[in-house]
Amino acid sequence: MRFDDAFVKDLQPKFEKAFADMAELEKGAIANPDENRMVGHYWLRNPDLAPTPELTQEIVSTIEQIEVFAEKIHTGAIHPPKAPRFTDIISIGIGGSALGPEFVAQALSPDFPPLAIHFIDNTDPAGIDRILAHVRNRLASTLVLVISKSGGTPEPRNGMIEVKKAYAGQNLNFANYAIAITMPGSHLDETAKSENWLARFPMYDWVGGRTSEMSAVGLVPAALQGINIREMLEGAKEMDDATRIPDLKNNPAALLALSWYYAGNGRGEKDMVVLPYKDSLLLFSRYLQQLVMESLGKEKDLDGNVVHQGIAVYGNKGSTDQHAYVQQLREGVANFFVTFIEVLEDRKSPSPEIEAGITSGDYLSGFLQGTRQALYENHRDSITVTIPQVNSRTVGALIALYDRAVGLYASLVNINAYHQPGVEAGKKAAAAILELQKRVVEVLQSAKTPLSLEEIAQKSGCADQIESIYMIVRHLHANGRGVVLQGNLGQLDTLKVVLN
Ligand SMILES: O=P(O)(O)OC[C@H]1O[C@H](O)[C@H](O)[C@@H](O)[C@@H]1O
Repeated sequence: MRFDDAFVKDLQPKFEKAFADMAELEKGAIANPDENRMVGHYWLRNPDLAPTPELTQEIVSTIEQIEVFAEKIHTGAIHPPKAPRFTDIISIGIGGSALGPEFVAQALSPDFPPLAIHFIDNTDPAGIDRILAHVRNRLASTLVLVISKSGGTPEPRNGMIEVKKAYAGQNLNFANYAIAITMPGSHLDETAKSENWLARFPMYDWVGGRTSEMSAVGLVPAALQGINIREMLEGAKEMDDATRIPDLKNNPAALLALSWYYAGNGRGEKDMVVLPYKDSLLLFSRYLQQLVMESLGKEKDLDGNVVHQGIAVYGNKGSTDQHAYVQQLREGVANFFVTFIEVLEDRKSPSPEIEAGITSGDYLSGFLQGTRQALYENHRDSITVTIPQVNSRTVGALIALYDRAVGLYASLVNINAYHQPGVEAGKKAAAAILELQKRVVEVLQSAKTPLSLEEIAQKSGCADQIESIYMIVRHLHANGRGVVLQGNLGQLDTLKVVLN
């Protein structure tokens, strides 16, 4: 990054404020004012920091419960009714309740884990089928994690209902296989309690979904896969200690935030391309996409001014991406900066030579350096984050590094990083479409003759929603839901709709 000392000096006062904001946040201030919530993900890896002894105790005992539970599952002390051991996990969740567990599974799951994990992170029927098909013959030994902080998100609710039906289809009592991870008192929690599910683990209102990997959300699936959660927490704690220092030049998270500010003029003018040169870190960019974009992508600042902040994040892995879009990075529109994630250790065992004195790991390392240099020569800046190897401790540390960098950057640009008001609009609009669908079906049920889209719109009292109605009937038609479309699909005014 090409910033100079003058730039660093200019930003110093903003950093003084960011460090002070962060200290308040860690002490339990209402750092998420809109939702009137504390922001406590740092306490999860250092429970002594929590603002009350009760919270400290709750965090400590949850981690212990998770370990004891995972141990009992591994030894078979807790086993399915008709099998000696659980063999698989279906983890159902979305957003912050999926991305951390998915990233960590890919990064850290052993080659032969005690339980194999499968994720349902959408309401895509074909996606759900795919997972259910994989485990069909082992459903009687498959645990189901239903993860939802709010306990009311439609996608995991739908996944749970479909998976529950699959269990019923094999005459298995879902409750004997199901575990809920959610806020106490949520709809999901009440369901799990009343149906007497196998276990329930708490998620807290003071942990945001996108920073929940070190809560039960991430720790339960990780522990079940045999991942060392104590080391992950320890790595995060060590990074928290290193990034708590109110000294810009010696604080790696502050240096990241400074670089982001420099690259995008504090207005997100450049996108963050995340390129880990290690297959197991492939999902880090997707994980960071939510962490960074949901935290920083805000219309208004803390004083209510319209600012349209954010930083776009994308990327997969190197050197693979060099054969896809690095051409544009090197020569095309210069609207990005790259973050290279370098891993020093190639593999656990010695590497064979590909050519005299050269291994495939040497190539990977050479490609990272080469690409970095080629970009720099063309005035494309980059950051390099280096870890010695991919393990529980370094993955915990990476997560913590970015948690803190996002928090500090949010202070620099004066926004609330801990709410997501923009997400609601899409959810409300989707709910309205489902209501409209019900009305459209009622209209068609009472119709004597085929109706045009315009007639349906009028009869359902939504004259201005012809396009939505078109999309609804087309979807029902494509899925054998009793709706027949007569006429030309490409010419809306010729279409007649009837129920058969
Ligand atoms: O864990 P849940 O309450 O089901 O939420 C899952 C996700 O959905 C929401 O729409 C939020 O934007 C995310 O921040 C959250 O992680």
